[in-house]
Amino acid sequence: MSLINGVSTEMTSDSDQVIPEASDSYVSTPYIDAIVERALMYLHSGYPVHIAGPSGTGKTTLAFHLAALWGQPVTLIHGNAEFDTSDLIGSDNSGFNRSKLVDNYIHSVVKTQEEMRKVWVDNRLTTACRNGDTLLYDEFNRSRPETNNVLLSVLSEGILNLPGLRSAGEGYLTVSPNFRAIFTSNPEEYAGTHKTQDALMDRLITLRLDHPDRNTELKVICAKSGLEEKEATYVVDTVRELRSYHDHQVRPSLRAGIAIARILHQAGHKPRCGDHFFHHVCYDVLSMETAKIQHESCSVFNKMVNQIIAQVCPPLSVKTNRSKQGGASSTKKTLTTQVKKVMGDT
Ligand SMILES: Nc1ncnc2c1ncn2[C@@H]1O[C@H](COP(=O)(O)OP(=O)(O)OP(=O)(O)O)[C@@H](O)[C@H]1O
Repeated sequence: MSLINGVSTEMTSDSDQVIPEASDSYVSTPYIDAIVERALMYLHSGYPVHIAGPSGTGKTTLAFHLAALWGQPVTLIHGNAEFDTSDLIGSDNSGFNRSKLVDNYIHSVVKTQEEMRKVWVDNRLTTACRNGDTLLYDEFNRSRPETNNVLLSVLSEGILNLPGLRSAGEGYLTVSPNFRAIFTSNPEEYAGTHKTQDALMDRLITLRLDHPDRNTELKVICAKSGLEEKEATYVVDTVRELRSYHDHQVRPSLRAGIAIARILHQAGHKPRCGDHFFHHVCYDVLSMETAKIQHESCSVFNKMVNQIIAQVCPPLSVKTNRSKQGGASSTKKTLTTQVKKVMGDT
């Protein structure tokens, strides 16, 4: 048993199949349940589902969860620019059949006949279509469109077109009625991806996944990091605030929030304004292109992170300062000093 994206999976004797099971670490919230309910309805109606969205929004995790709920064995394919059609359907280049006949019926005569034949070996898509598995094609737009063309007839006519070479008379395979497909892709990604043909997109029902709502983000970060909910709230709000600043640029994902919370939990630190370690973890994990821009020998990005932390997180030892010196003004003063101290170090 192993975990893929928070979903337990078990390899079957056919090593190309996995049986996913719903995992305890999978977080369900009303936001996620609503998407799952719709996606399952589309699968029940016989349609392939496509989960599209920016990086780190939980597409793969959701795809595995759906596959687990669907309950059929899963054939997993990761999109790859190097793939050609044979990587999906199979080829006759993978196996050979060698036979040798030695005829020594007349003891003084030996007749030897050797024959070598290529043997067709099915690849994952063919196996999934035949067995009625759930095909989980992760980041399918990393494969070239011409490679994915073979899916067009599978998804609309229920026929997999195979070269006649496969074995006598088997040029076409009728797709099992139990076959279902779940695709994921990141349409915003331009590195290493390909534009998908309209004909394929037209056959898929696309669910667009954006960064989740605050409640979902909080629950996932708590579940994945071990940080208690109150502390995780500060991390979530820091990440979400930064995300809103960079509405049309690179935005920190759910994955970034999990990383910050997990590191803090491991290191025994809390998300506090003025905590040197916390500020630096945020610079490192949330770092983006603007981090390179400097103003007065200080990174503009780091300054922005400091401002957000000062708005969102409580200052270090705020209780002690309050009780010793009393009043909000002294707290504000301490906070400003702490932020300046940290910013001075950057
Ligand atoms: N419902 C959930 N329950 C628990 N963890 C989740 C859930 N949704 C997302 N996560 C976690 O969030 C992180 C990002 O999720 P995931 O890898 O599925 O995103 P993605 O959109 O597929 O990212 P990418 O496009 O970069 O591959 C992972 O650590 C995953 O375990």
